[in-house]
Amino acid sequence: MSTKIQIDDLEFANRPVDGHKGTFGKVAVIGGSLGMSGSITLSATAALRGGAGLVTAAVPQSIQAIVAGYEPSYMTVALPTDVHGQLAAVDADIVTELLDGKSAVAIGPGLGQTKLAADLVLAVLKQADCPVVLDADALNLAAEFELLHGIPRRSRWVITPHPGEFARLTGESISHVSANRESLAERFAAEHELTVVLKGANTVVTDGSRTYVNQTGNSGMATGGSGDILTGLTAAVLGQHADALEGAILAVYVHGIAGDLAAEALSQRGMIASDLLRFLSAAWRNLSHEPSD
Ligand SMILES: NC(=O)C1=CN([C@@H]2O[C@H](COP(=O)(O)OP(=O)(O)OC[C@H]3O[C@@H](n4cnc5c(N)ncnc54)[C@H](OP(=O)(O)O)[C@@H]3O)[C@@H](O)[C@H]2O)[C@@H](O)CC1
Ligand SMILES: Nc1ncnc2c1ncn2[C@@H]1O[C@H](COP(=O)(O)OP(=O)(O)O)[C@@H](O)[C@H]1O
Ligand SMILES: [Mg+2]
Repeated sequence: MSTKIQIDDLEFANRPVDGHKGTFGKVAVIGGSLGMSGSITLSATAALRGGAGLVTAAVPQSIQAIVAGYEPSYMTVALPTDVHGQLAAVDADIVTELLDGKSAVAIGPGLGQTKLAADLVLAVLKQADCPVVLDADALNLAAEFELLHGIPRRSRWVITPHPGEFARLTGESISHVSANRESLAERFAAEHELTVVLKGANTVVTDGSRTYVNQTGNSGMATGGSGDILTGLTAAVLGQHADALEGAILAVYVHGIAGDLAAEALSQRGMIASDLLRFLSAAWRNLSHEPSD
């Protein structure tokens, strides 16, 4: 039986007045592919809007210029590609350099599901000594290649599946997942010793012993890319916050507020994922303990 957490139970530190960009975390987001450059672009921008001091998007070389062209405030690193522009084998040295000094990393949006992508996910999981957010194709690959077993430091991992991805991870049907969201998320988190963010209306966040059910957000967020934004936002918060569960809860809560503010201004029908980026600033201001931040 898990303890239920309310948002008011959590305490979130204000940003130190003398903080510099190193104080607020160096975040890497890894993913993207030809045709899915948007996913990782949204994640990287969301990491910036989540307050990270420095953000680097590591993407296949074939889409680097597209990703870099969207937003000048983050950096980009090229991952090797084959002649077709698809992800090639990524040397351990590249992963080591990418993870060096990072306070959080997110991997998966738009990454694709090749064996070489699985090798990259595994290398990141093995090498990272910072919090890791696993989403989208990183989760699909984790399901296919059983990547969530046997690697230490899993308590610093946050997985952010939607019900389809969670069904792949658990081997259950989507309808069974949808009918048993809390209990299945709690069981998976406890078994794998990590934090699960099971997305959808009333997102469940749990480490297996403590569980939060989110009340913010709306079905206007059921639009491609909304989850990619949560991925980058969660990495940014984890890069500034010690506890995986509490950081994930804050990210989910604020993401939903941004969605509610976007819906209020633009309508649920009319809003799109990139609108969430613009409303994240107002969402942070909305947190009562950060009146002037
Ligand atoms: N701009 C870009 O570049 C974008 C790129 N993207 C990238 O695309 C890649 C594929 O990711 P994806 O999520 O689109 O496909 P996939 O994993 O097959 O999931 C679909 C399955 O899950 C189910 N399902 C989902 N939610 C559910 C719910 N709440 N409740 C219940 N069921 C739910 C859904 O159900 P159905 O629709 O069949 O009812 C279906 O069965 C990935 O790399 C991602 O990062 C996207 O991020 C978009 C923007
Ligand atoms: N009806 C809803 N109510 C609240 N939030 C929702 C609703 N539908 C989707 N969302 C949120 O939108 C995001 C969708 O994530 P995901 O399915 O991974 O999208 P994508 O992969 O296209 O970015 C999740 O954070 C989810 O909780
Ligand atoms: Mg997604």
